[in-house]
Formats: sequence, C-alpha cells, structure tokens
Amino acid sequence: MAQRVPTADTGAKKTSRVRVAVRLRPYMEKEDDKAEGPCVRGLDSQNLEIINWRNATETVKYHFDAFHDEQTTQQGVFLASVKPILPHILTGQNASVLAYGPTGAGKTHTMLGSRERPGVIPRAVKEVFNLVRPQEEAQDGWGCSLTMSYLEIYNEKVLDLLSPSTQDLPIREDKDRNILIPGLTQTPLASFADFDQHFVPASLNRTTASTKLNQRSSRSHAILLIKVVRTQRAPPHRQQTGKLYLVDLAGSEDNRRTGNQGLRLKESGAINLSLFTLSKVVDSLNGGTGGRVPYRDSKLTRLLQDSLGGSSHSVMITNIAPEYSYYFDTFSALNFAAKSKLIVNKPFVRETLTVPVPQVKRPREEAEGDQLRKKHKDGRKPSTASPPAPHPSSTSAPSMLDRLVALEKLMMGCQEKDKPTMKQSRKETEELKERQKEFESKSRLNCPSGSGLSWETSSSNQDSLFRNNLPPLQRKLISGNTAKPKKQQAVVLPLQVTQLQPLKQVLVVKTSSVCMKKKRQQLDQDEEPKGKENMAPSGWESHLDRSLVERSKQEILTLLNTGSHKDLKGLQLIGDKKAKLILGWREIYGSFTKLEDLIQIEGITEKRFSSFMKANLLSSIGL
Ligand SMILES: Nc1ncnc2c1ncn2[C@@H]1O[C@H](COP(=O)(O)OP(=O)(O)OP(=O)(O)O)[C@@H](O)[C@H]1O
Repeated sequence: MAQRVPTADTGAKKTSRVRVAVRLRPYMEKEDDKAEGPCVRGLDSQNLEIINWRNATETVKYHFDAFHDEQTTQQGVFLASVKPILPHILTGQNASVLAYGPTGAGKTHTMLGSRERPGVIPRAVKEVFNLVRPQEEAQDGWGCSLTMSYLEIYNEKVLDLLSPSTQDLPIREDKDRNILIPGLTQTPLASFADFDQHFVPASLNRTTASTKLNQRSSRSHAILLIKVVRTQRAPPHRQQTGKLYLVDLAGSEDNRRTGNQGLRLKESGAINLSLFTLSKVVDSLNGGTGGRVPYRDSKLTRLLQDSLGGSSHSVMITNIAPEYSYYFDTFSALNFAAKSKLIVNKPFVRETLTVPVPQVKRPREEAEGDQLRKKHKDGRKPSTASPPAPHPSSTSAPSMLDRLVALEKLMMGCQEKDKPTMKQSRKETEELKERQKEFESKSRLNCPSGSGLSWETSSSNQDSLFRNNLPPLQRKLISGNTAKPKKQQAVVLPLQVTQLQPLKQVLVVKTSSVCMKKKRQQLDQDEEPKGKENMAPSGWESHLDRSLVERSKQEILTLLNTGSHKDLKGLQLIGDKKAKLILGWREIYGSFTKLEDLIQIEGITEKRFSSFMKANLLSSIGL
C-alpha cells in the first residue's frame, strides 16, 4: 500500500514553502469608466505598491517571491514561477499551481491562455512530457506512465469534466492521507497531442457565465490533475506516484459590483465561501489561528489538502487588476497572498510496493463511483439579490469602510476568533488611535514580520507617486495640492461593535416563568411560518407584541453584523460552523442588509431560516 517515506536524497524531512507570485494584468480602459487610472503598480521583480485607502498620498508596499508586471509574457510567468517545481513530480512528490484573484483579473488567461498565447497548463504538461522522455529512454529499470483527470467544483459539487454526465463525486482520504476521488476519470496520456485532444473539449464543459465584470466568468474552481507513476519493472516493483495539480480558481467576487442575482448570486456565495475557507486554511497553516486546519470545511480545501501545507511544492499566482474599480478586490487579494507566503510544506516521496498488473482503463475506485454517481442529484436553487455597490474609490461609504477596516485588521493578524473582551477592545482601540496618529503624521510603519507588507508615506517623493506613467491617478492624488489625507473622517475604529450588549440582555422581558412556558407551548403549536419572515407577522408571531418583535429582529440583525464568533454561537441554531460561515460572509460582502440574507449562507434553507427566526425571537423575549 501507499506509504509516506522521507525524500529519497537525504532521508531527512525537508521543507518547502509555498511560493507566492503576483501577476498584474494590463490596464484596460473599458474597466475604468471614471478614468481614474491604475491604483497599483510594480516596483521591481518582487515588489509592488498600492494606494493606501486611508490616505491617498501613501502607498502600501508588498514583497513577494515574484512579481510579474503587465509586460510579462506567458512564457515569462511559466519559466520564473512554474517550471522550477515540476521535476518534483518525477520523484514521487506533489506539485501544484493555483491561480487566485478577483474575477476578471486574469486567472484563466494565466492558466489556460489562448492558442496564440498558451498559459501555464499547456506549457506545464509539455514540460512534464519533456521530463519523462529521458527517464523512459534511460533503461534504468523503471517505467513511467501519465494520466490526466480534470474536474470542477461548482456550487460545492465535484464534477468530472472528462465525463460531464456524472454527478457530484465523493472525496475520500486513504489511511496514508492521500486524497482520492472514487469515480473520477483518469485518462492515460501518451503524448502532448493526446492531452490536447482530451483537454480542449473538456474545458468547454466548465461552468462559465457572463457577469457584469467578465463576459465569460468562471463560475467554478477547475482542477487539472496530472499523475506521473514510475514503476520498477523488476521485483519488488516499487512504485512512485507524483501528482501535479493545476488549479484555476473561480474569481473572488464582490456581488455589489458584479450585480449578481439569483443563480449567479448563489454560485458566487459558494465560490466566496470556499475561497474564504481557503484563506482560513492558509491562516491556520501559517500558525495564525492554531489548532485544526479546516481542510474539511469546503470541497476545494479538502481536495487541495495535499497541495497546501502537505506534501506539495506549491506556487500561488495571485492575479490582480490595476484599475481603481478593482481596488478593494486587489487589496484583499494581496493580503490573502501575503499570508500565503508563509506556508511551509513538508515534502515527502509517495512510494508503494505493488505487483505489476495489466493496464486497466479506469481504476477500481471508478466502478464504485459509477454507482455513487447515480445516487446524486443536482439541487441548484436561485436566491435573492444584494444591494448595489458603492464605488470602491468612495471609501467614505460606511460599508466599504467597515470592510476595509476589517481587512486591515485581518492583515495585521487580528483575527475574528480573537475578538477581544471589553478590556482588550479598549486597549486595541487605544492602539488603533495611536496608529491613526502615526498615519496622520505620515511616519514610516512596519507591519508584523512576515506579513510581506509595509506602509510608506509618499510625501517625500510625491512627484514619483505613480505620476510618470499614470496621469489619471496623479490627478486624483495631487489635485488641490492635496498633501493632506483624503477624508480623514472616514476612518472608523472597528472595535466599538464588540461593546454591544448581548442580545438576550437587551430583550429580556419580565414575565412569570409559568406564563412563559404556556405561551411557548401555544406558540410551538402554531404552524411554521412560510416564505419571508420579515414581511407580515406569521401565525406564531402574531401572538407577540409587534414592536417587540421588530426590535428583536433589529437586534438579531445587529448581532449578525457585529457579533464575534462566540456571540454568533450564542444564537439559537447557530453552531461553530455556521458562525464561521457568517463571519466569512461578512468579511466578503460586508453587512447583512436584512435577515433573509442568511439564506445565502450554505446550509441555511428557507425552512431552517424560519426555525432560526422563531427560536431566536422566542428566546430573545425570554420564552
Ligand atoms: N496578462 C494579460 N494580458 C492580456 N490580457 C489579459 C491578461 N490577463 C487577463 N487578460 C484579459 O482580461 C480578461 C479577463 O481575464 P480572465 O478571463 O483570464 O479573468 P479571470 O480572472 O479568469 O476571471 P473569472 O474569475 O471571472 O473567470 C480577458 O479578456 C483576458 O484575455
């Protein structure tokens, strides 16, 4: 059976961290209807800077393993960031390349490219064949075989792109922690032409749709798996399996900007939540959150378990767009990438002892999958719309501010799980005030080590701040001789929210416990409300004082928007996972505008939402 053994060359455990590259796509005028110009630019082959949202005369600088500017060719990206990790898969190790970033920032261009400008995927597969060929000719007693699998994760379903009629496939882990997908097609490859022949039509099976931001937006995470199996021809028939994952992640999306509604909104909820889990996994691997790594919280992270923090040599290519209209997305993508930089992997060789068996077309696990496939049915369901977005540059809009402040908190390593006690809150508030003063005096600040980030005032070199090549931004920054920070009143200290009174304390009513018990029994007998909870009073609700109910609802909404993980878990029917999903939703979308938005959270159906409302309203008024 498959077993983990140390890397062959030294016998000792070696570590290999995730390399992080950032690729800036060329500026596109059509993406910039306000003609504001770019808000981000490269400095050299490893550094870039973005305008500081708190103070437009400053920039935030980031350092990465590689920075590919808008001039970098597909070949350039491949040679610098991908090619070096490929040889590992011929020694029984895993390698992976992930393209991450906002929708429309160039992930598919980077991974797939076009016939004229092929991207990472075709180049990497060609290179694997180049690496395998000399090994086959070497007559060293080992044979080599290649297979490809291609799947997408769409709405948390694993779909086989090489066999599009299949339904949601299961993800399994064997006792050696190898991730398996029973039923997934594995197509043997003899040449690159073979790959091309299977890959191109399969790519057309990927779920894409038009959104306001990208005409052909990928609505799923696409994962191409190339497996290289080396087998010793003579006994003991040792076998080494190396896997290469090439992942084109779906875009991280702000639905206020995409204008997504209905099915698109539901899809994007699944996309964003899996990306949120991915960022939690990254955090956890970085030691930021400690404890269990939440691989199992999404299909994506479960599948990538042996690519991130496991046995893999990984490269994350974060794609960003330069236009100001992408500001928030770019900022958040850069912070995500800066965290990823710290992951350390522990490579090992996968080696198995097997007796040779005749080549079979599909593995045993596939037959199992055939049966499973029949059982699964797709359950896509439309959902409700989100309000339109404020323009990202108008950072005075409160929701945008909240999100930027929250992001900055994340960036500084202050996680939601650490949401402080009142004492801590005050201390942190003081610290933030101090920091704000420092910002205002434009002193130089360094972020916590390893964040890959530093703040820099541009007052000394204001002329150089994007001026030479970016006239629109220069206009924005320098107009009115503005050395003074933009809209300082826009700075909101984020911690006041934690000082809210707990919901129950606010809503408690003085009634005798006997009366309450009776009332509760009566209410329980009333039918479950159907449809929208917040519109007309439902059967059981009509027994309650309307103004009290309205107030309770408002308090629940406030708690959903401001409560810590612990506060959220204090709500009826909200457990650990749901609380995390709510926090994730908030980080991505900002606030819940109405209670019904909860239905957009994975696992909260309309029925569950009704139960949630009933349980929490009754509990809040002490019934
Ligand atoms: N480096 C680049 N050079 C030239 N054009 C690019 C580059 N990167 C992206 N583009 C173009 O920008 C547009 C959006 O890119 P792409 O579809 O790859 O984005 P994406 O991040 O994959 O979006 P989504 O997540 O919505 O699928 C495409 O028209 C693409 O050709």
